[in-house]
Amino acid sequence: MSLQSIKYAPGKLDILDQLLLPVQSKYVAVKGVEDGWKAINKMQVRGAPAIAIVGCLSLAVEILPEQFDSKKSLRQEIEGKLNYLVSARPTAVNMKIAADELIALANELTKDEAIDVQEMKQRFLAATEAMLQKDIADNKAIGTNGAAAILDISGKDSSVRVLTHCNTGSLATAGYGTALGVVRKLHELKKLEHVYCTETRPYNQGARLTAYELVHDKLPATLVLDSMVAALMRAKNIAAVVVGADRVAANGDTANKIGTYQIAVVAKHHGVPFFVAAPLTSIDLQIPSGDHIIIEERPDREMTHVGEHRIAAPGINCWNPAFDVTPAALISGIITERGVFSPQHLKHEISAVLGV
Ligand SMILES: CSC[C@H]1O[C@H](OP(=O)(O)O)[C@H](O)[C@@H]1O
Repeated sequence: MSLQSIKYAPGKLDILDQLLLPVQSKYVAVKGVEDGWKAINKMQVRGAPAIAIVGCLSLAVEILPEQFDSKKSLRQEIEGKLNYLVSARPTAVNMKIAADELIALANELTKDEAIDVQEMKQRFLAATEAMLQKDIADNKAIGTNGAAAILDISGKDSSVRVLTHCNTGSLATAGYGTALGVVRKLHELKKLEHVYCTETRPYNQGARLTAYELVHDKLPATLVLDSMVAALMRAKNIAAVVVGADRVAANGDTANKIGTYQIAVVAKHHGVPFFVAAPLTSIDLQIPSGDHIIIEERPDREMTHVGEHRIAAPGINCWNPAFDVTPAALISGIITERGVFSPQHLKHEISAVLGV
């Protein structure tokens, strides 16, 4: 069993085809931007950080062998292809943030008269490749910060039972994971009594991917149906919920996998702390609230079929939003690699940490 969602070497990018997991562990080659766009759009690779990394590396493998007659033509190629990759899936902000940062870098390198087009390409490639290790480092820091936050609330001497939704682990990132990174850290600290993961219909990221990771790591884990969350909280003394994020707005409203919002409502009813775990690259301070987040709607077939097997009546209408927005008022804290922030003061606290 492999948990490495992304395999990269200069000029070569392979992704674990997550549509085939857990039954088949198969890598598929991403030979350029068009392959990258399709792999992201079809959800062969998914998860906000992994989308950004695979998108940017698909451009890296495409331009490596190409010759550019000027820095301007290289910059134009970079800008056009990155903006195209942003269109593969609209809700997660990570690809957009990465594209904006890399386009800004390309603009700076174009203006730098001390370097030629070859050096510009090398520096651009280095910046895309650096995303892999930075993501893993960010996730390890998120794990540390998140475990501390949960243990602060539940009491440092106790082991905790936590609930998570969707997949936020090594299969959604370059490794270790965000919310699942918090779970891994709790286990490393010998403070994880049990983790419950929801199946996360209709793509089943929980049943197929998170369960796959938890079994692989031999963590004490139980799969539950999405409809069991309220009964679970009543029966199992859940200490905290920790989920990922696709886009966090400036006021702390958070877009995440469909079903997150209702888990937050149930957690509020049961007095269970509800945490979002996400790198700063998932936080979009450019939008004031969750009302401005575009929610991707996916094909009906993802609801009406499991594989080739039809499970819904032919002819029924479907509504298949891939995400929902959890209001900041339901979120206890936003766990990042730079600390745990209160949703109500997110923009101020992040600006202070970043010194902006
Ligand atoms: C670590 S980000 C994971 C985030 O992405 C998932 O969505 P999808 O599987 O559709 O890419 C889900 O919202 C997770 O919380």
